[in-house]
Amino acid sequence: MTAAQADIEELSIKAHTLTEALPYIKRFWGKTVVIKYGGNAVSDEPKSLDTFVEDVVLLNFVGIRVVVVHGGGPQIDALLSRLGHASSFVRGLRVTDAETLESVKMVLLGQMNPLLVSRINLHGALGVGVSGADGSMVLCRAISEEHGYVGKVVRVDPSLLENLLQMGRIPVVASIGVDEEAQLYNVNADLVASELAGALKAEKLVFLTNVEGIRGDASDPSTLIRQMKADELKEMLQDNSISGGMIPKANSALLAIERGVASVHLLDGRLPHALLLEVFTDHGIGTMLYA
Ligand SMILES: Nc1ncnc2c1ncn2[C@@H]1O[C@H](COP(=O)(O)OP(=O)(O)O)[C@@H](O)[C@H]1O
Ligand SMILES: CC(=O)N[C@@H](CCC(=O)OP(=O)(O)O)C(=O)O
Repeated sequence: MTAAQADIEELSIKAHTLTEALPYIKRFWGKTVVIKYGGNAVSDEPKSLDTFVEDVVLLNFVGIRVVVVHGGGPQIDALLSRLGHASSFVRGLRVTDAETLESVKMVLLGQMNPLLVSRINLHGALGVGVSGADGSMVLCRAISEEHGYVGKVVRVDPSLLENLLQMGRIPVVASIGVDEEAQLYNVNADLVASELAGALKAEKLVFLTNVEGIRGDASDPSTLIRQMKADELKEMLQDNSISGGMIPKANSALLAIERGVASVHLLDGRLPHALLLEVFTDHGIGTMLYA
């Protein structure tokens, strides 16, 4: 084989791989995909953030309207422990007093949000960081007395996101909400993602976390469920097969399905190009939930 023939062979494999994405690009072109990037999806491997960002930018470049909602739970834990401030969770939600709320704002608005926006913008000025308080997008009230400043979503106004998407931008949303008296709230990022996915009439909602999907047995990775109906997940919640941080995630996934999102995906965001593998293949790599 000549050098030129070897080049052609190598390039044709690349071209073939690219064209394999074509049916998916056609199917999702102009549609909205909401991606929830959990604090646990940020692995110690620095390349993992970069490959996530590449996937997000690629989806945008091929004409998919992408919204990123991020969390930062482990990063909030780290700041609170540095400050010597104990933190506890009730039903998967952080009990948030005034001091904890300060740390939540510092991490979500001061650390996670600019980190993601600046990485996205290495590929062009696409990323725009906002929180649920911007444009009064996520209107809240206190969820319960024992949770303190934890927001329950009362209403979402997606018009700010619609405008940014219309401009071809990638909105990056921090999960802070606001009430009518200008009080800010700590809102679970899974919940913000599903409320926004519903309001934007998204085609897909993708949760990137640190587990490969929903397991039949929470402690056994070999029990990954590849596809499931919303009713099956409701049963799992009732029989306590879902615990910890997976409770708000499962409830948020069900909420998105109720609001008309066609499919919700849960997968391990630390794997290289997890997002593309899920969106651009039929079988995906995690759990797909549908009505
Ligand atoms: N049935 C289940 N299947 C998978 N994970 C589960 C299940 N029940 C509980 N979990 C736990 O939920 C965790 C994911 O929630 P969480 O850590 O809050 O993620 P994130 O920070 O991405 O929102 C997993 O790491 C796992 O330990
Ligand atoms: C009320 C509540 O629990 N809020 C979360 C907000 C961040 C979040 O949801 O982060 P992950 O997606 O990384 O878990 C918290 O304080 O940890």
